[in-house]
Amino acid sequence: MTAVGLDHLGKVFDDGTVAVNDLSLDIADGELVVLLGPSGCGKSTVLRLVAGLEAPTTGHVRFGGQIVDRLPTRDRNVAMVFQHYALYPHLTVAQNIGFPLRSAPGVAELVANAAARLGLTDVLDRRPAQLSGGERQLVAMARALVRQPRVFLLDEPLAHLDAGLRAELRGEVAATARRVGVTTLYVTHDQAEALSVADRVAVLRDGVLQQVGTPAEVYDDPATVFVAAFLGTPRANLFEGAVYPVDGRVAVDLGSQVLMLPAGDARTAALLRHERVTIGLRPDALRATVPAPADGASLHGQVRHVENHGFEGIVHLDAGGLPTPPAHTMIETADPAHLAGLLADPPDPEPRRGVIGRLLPRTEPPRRYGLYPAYEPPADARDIGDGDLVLRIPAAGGLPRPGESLTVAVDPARLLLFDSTGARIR
Ligand SMILES: Nc1ncnc2c1ncn2[C@@H]1O[C@H](COP(=O)(O)OP(=O)(O)OP(=O)(O)O)[C@@H](O)[C@H]1O
Repeated sequence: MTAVGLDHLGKVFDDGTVAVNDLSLDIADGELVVLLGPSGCGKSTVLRLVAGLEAPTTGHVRFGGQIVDRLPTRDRNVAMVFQHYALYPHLTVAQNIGFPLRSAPGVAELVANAAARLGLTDVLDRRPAQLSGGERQLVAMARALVRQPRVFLLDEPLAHLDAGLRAELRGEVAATARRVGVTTLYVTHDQAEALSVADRVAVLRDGVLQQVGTPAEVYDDPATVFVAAFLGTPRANLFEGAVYPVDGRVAVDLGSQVLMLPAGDARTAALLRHERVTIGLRPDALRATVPAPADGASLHGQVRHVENHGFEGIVHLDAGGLPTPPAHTMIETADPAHLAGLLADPPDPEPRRGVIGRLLPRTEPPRRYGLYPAYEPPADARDIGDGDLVLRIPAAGGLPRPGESLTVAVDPARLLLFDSTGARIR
């Protein structure tokens, strides 16, 4: 078994595509790390670099402290399982699992062990056509593990299965990798799958590592607005806001209502260096409450609609918030010159003009704050996102009805604030 190190790893393809950008990550011996990110963020390329199927443009891959950049794939002793595994249709399950071992001594026992680990003992004599999709995927895993690889690489192993089976198998896949104790890199674009199987999750975007941490760390303590937005269902509520001091406390102004942070909030000084922030509130950081909490950390709104999930309702509230445009979460660093250029000559004039305008640092004299919107909401804000405040309410206490007014207590400790570059303000 082997710890895997990625040192400033970079991959630029011949056509100039930067697939992986200065990625450093240490995966401990026996650890299961999930690479998570949207399509095209470079997850598969990282796996191929670890497997030796691609050569890095910059940086190194280490196995157990040794640089393996020049080691061919066959000598790395890695096992890979892809979404589209290919089993031999004319061979039995046992023969498929034992195939990589050819006629090595003790094949039968190794096959029996691998099959037992994955619960395939009863189907060893069947052919692939006689198996369910999930069982076929487990056979592909057993075949990969039978050689006792140093490193196990899984690329969207469950992506082709239906949702129910996927949820069932992800537990099994993670349990197997742990039982075998093999260092595993697991690629997925499904955040729920990532949170449920990983020891640690590494969130990638455009080839750049955004954050790496335990599922609880990346969910509760996101480093960037991208990580906050990418993890969690329902998605985190993201709003535009302005910040200013009121009697030594910080007011976070959503344009139509104000959230007051508690006196002595550790973020006060850092927040007052910013004018505009993105506010992130996870649906589970909100609680419908009567009456309003005395400390002022609450929002009000009118119920727009309720998704009844039986045990709980997902409640959409019109709280007058200004949704963060998707473009905001896509701009890594607001470069004033670049933005000013775009503003002068926008590729698609509306709604980009409004979005870009609000990202530009302001140079004119101080504007009025208070219950005025601290910035001009673009006329088409509703078209960019619906701006609803979404929260979960347990069904046991009765669900509200559309049109009802609701007061929502905000847990200030779970109020996530991001600057205009998308970085977290702590
Ligand atoms: N051989 C190649 N030549 C040029 N560009 C490539 C090549 N392989 C991948 N890319 C590009 O590199 C980027 C990262 O691709 P990669 O397949 O690693 O992403 P991914 O996160 O695994 O995406 P998906 O989830 O869609 O598979 C993409 O922009 C892709 O188009």
